[in-house]
Amino acid sequence: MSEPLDLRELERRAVAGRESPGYGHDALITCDRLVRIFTADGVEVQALQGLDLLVREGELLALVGASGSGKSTLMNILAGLDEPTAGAARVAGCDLLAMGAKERLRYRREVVGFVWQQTARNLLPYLTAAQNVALPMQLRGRSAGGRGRRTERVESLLGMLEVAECRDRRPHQMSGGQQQRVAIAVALANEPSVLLADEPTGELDSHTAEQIFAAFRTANEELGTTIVIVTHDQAVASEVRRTVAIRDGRTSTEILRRTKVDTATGQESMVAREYAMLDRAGRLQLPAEYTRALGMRDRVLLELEPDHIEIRPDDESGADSTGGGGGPAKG
Ligand SMILES: Nc1ncnc2c1ncn2[C@@H]1O[C@H](COP(=O)(O)OP(=O)(O)OP(=O)(O)O)[C@@H](O)[C@H]1O
Repeated sequence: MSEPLDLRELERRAVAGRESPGYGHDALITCDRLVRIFTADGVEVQALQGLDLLVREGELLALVGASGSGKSTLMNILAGLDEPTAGAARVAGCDLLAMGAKERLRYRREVVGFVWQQTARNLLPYLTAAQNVALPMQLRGRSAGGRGRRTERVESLLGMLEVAECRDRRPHQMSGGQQQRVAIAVALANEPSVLLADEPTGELDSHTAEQIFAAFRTANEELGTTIVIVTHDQAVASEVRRTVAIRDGRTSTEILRRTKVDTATGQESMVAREYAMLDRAGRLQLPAEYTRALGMRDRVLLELEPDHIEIRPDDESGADSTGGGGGPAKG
């Protein structure tokens, strides 16, 4: 059994924290207080309001949120199609706020791949599946290898995504599900560090959506590609280990799923836990149903305990307590 922590130990940890490397130093995707303001007809819309997000290499992550919460805005920024108004965003070492036109083009060709909801947006209608997959490699030029290497990669991607039979078909000769699988192959053609997908199953029935999701999982497991999928589909969101919810332009909650093995029977089961997000300034949004249940408003009392922080209602509310309120720590 470990000894209870004393305050000296907590102090030591606080100092170590100050000296630790910067936010997101080991993440593949870092969004740090990202802000995007749109101005239309003189009206400002804050689509992203200081969003923080870290994604590690090899993760398969679902992004969920109500309509208008800022999901597509974030995806467009990560795809290099739009620029944030403020904050910082880095993907695979590329600073998305500092890229020139040439770097941005290279970023979109080589660092990220994307799959959009509209199947028609993903593929060129007059090219076959194989030609569509080969195109990003041709545009990349010599660094993508010679013709033999390209053909080999086209075959291997179409095979991995189980659409080898579509290689010589044009998009209109394929089902919606086949088109999206080919679209995933196109997005993976240049071996991107990150694959972004914005509602990729939005136009498909639930059975086909499941198959497309399985295709993303295959890409994640076999190629190790980091994947971020925006989805409205609860079934898809519950299939991934990490689901991040966006609310009002910020990450609000996160669900992590872990495999638990029953020590007695050896049986595996998935355990899901929901977390609240703590932003970099230490701000925490408490669920309204929790604060309502305890009548918490305006201010609360905080107490630092060795392994948790207590949040209690202001027990002096009603009395004049201008000098009181919750201090961050005792001692
Ligand atoms: N180009 C734009 N000009 C003005 N406002 C915009 C623009 N793009 C997005 N917005 C606004 O920004 C907010 C976030 O939009 P966004 O499309 O990112 O949300 P979303 O979560 O992707 O929604 P949905 O699930 O409906 O696609 C919304 O209020 C939207 O109206």
